[in-house]
Amino acid sequence: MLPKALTIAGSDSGGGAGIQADLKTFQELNVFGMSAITAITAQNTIGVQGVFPVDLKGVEQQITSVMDDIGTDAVKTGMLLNRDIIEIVSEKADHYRWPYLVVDPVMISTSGSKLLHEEAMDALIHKLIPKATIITPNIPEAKVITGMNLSTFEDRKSAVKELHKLGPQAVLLKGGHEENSDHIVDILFDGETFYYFTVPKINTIHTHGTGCTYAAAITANLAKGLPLTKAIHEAKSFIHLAIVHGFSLGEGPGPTNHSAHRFYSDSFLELKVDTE
Ligand SMILES: Nc1ncnc2c1ncn2[C@@H]1O[C@H](COP(=O)(O)OP(=O)(O)O)[C@@H](O)[C@H]1O
Ligand SMILES: Cc1ncc(COP(=O)(O)O)c(N)n1
Repeated sequence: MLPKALTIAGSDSGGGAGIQADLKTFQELNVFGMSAITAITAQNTIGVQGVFPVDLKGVEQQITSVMDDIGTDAVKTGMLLNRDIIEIVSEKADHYRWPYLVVDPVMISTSGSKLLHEEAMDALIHKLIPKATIITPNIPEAKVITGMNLSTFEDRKSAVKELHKLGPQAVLLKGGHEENSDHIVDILFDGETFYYFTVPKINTIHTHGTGCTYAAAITANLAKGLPLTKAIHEAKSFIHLAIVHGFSLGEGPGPTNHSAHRFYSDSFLELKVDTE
């Protein structure tokens, strides 16, 4: 039977991020994708022109409808917008005991728009993050959650440990916002071991939706039953190829290419996984 995954996130009309990126990724990875939309964004490569929240009952009912009939092997969260939505998702996580919960703590779009209200931060940190199999913050998100300065590699490792203390089983700190290096390192910590996923930095502006796509690929791989480090390793290969072959669409940063992985063998990307 086809593995199933549910994404709870915002809709991106431009098709590069959010629900659209998640469903495209699930489909590419042979996982049956389902969705609960938290907000409709009017968005393109230039920016977010409007955010239209779905009412709470609507968010809740989408999750219930999917779960009570179809069920899922894994869940991913993206843009959750406000405290009430986070609380509902947290209650549903308790109720349905999802086997895997990937929390991408989306806060601000690449174009600078707020996708999470400030008043929701406390619920994100104390009600949702502790229930996650893995959280996937980028550097700015990790700074906001920990209040730490993340200039050096050692700072980042300390922040990852602090994030792990909040209760998730694992933390993946993405390095895409690293500015002073020709390499990008994503740091994974599972409470015992650090793993480093290092790639050469791709010189491109077309990175709209990278975080969503990466977390969706991890979710799809977990739904298939891959162990966590393998799920991330394969997702990293998927996102890397998607960025290398990103699209120049519209006037701003274009989306990644979800189909790029089809044209390479799995061994295309040699990833260094150092443990300590
Ligand atoms: N220019 C780039 N070259 C190579 N990998 C990148 C680049 N930008 C982002 N990535 C990778 O894409 C994924 C998403 O990272 P990041 O940009 O940090 O997250 P977000 O999209 O949430 O801001 C990470 O695996 C990161 O390492
Ligand atoms: C609906 C939605 N969800 C998430 C993002 C973040 O993606 P990015 O950081 O690439 O702008 C987004 N722009 N829109």
